[in-house]
Amino acid sequence: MSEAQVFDPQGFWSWFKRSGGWYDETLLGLKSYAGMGYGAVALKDVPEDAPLFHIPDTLILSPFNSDLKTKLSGEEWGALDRGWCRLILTMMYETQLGEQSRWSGYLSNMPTEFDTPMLWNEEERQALAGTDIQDRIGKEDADKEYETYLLPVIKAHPELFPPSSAHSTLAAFHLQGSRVLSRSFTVPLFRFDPSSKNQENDDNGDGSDISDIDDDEGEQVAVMIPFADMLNAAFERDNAHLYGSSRWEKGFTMKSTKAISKGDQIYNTYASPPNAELLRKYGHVDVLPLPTDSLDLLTKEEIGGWPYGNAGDEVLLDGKLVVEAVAEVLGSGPSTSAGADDKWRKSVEKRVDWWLDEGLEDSFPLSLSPELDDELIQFIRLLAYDAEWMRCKKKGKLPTSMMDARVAAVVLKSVEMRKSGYKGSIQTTGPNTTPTELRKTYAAVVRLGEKRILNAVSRLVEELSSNHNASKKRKAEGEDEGKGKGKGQGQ
Ligand SMILES: C[S@@+](CC[C@H](N)C(=O)[O-])C[C@H]1O[C@@H](n2cnc3c(N)ncnc32)[C@H](O)[C@@H]1O
Repeated sequence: MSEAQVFDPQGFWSWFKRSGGWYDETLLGLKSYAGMGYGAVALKDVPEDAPLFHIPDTLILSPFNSDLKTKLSGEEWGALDRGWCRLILTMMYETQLGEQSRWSGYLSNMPTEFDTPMLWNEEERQALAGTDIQDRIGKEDADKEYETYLLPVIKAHPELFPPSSAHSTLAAFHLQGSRVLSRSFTVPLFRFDPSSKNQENDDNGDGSDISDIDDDEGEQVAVMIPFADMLNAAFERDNAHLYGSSRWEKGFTMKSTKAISKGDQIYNTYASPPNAELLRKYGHVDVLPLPTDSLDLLTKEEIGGWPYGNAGDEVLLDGKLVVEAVAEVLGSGPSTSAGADDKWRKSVEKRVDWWLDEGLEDSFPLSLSPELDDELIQFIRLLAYDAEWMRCKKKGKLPTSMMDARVAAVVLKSVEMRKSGYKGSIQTTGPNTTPTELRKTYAAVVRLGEKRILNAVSRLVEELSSNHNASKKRKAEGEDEGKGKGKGQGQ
């Protein structure tokens, strides 16, 4: 993490307490961790299920709590009801208020620089070519959102957003957007807007006053929860969790989910995403010792003396790429006559529509696993076998998930096509050989994790396909023998 640290723990604590927040100062403190920014530390042994801190709803920074909406017309406020527009504009407004803002002690302690790819320059982004992040950075869409929805309101209200202010520029929009991306929590809307429904979900029904904020049904909304966003996360290291409470003072309580030893870091969970997603949202990657079962699936060359990474890594194979791989394997694609290709593509379109109508995804996760995603095999069979497609249409059933030579060829082709998008080979782009710059190293870690998976999947598919061939051969031989015996008995 190379976030500019403006964090002042004492200032933050006193603002938090003054504003109605509570924390157990005997149990936790905040300290700087190398490469992570600030994080929470256990000051003594913490038992499981101990309340660590509590944030009342009134302290949550959201469009519902700020009075910005009372200063805009209903029409203006309505036009901002998309994505994070309202939340970001609220953060700009509250930052502009400075000391006058109820959240001044929070906003002044937030990072001002991020390593999320949204803020990388073109050359830095080139290092992500071919990875899962490449098409998901969304910088152009974000720029457009600012210009189309925020800028007209900003320009119409110089009394709220002075033209000379640095807090309502495009750069400020990206800064607040990066804060939302890496620090917001998604909570049920009804907590702030009772008209939106679902009060009974606020009560667990089991007599407790705590519910899991992720469990609630109904519309969800992104908000900033001070202090809760001071916890770092790492793959499967979480030992605390944020719960919504309702019966006593309405708000959110961070509690330990297991015993934590004195001196250990207190981690929340970011849901253990793969490194590509971690980098896109949070601007860092997990570099932890890989478990033996992951390492067992890699060759010595792929490990390259660097047995680290993110055990939750994955590569998403896009359905469109799989279609092109099927076309190549069947010889049905653009290399055939235009007429034949058109006919084939129309049929494929119908098959993909049917798949999506069944509520299935057309993107397939590959991971370091001894098994291949069944849905990928079923999708390939749907495209590559007319008989499977006929059966699907007639019986409304999904194709089988049986590996065979054709399916294997399509997976191998998809992997090959996917790999061709990266710049550089696995040996030359491994983090052990890359320069010291942080962003380049992050990109190299993402590429390495993805390439390891793609290589392991190729080996797995070759093995599954040869097992399938061997069992087919054994079956055929068995049948031949059986036939021979049958004849003998009949004679
Ligand atoms: C919710 S904030 C946590 C508090 C933050 N460390 C701070 O100083 O304000 C999330 C940010 O913390 C950093 N972070 C969290 N976990 C990390 C980890 N395991 N390794 C490196 N940085 C991490 C990332 O910059 C991420 O965007």
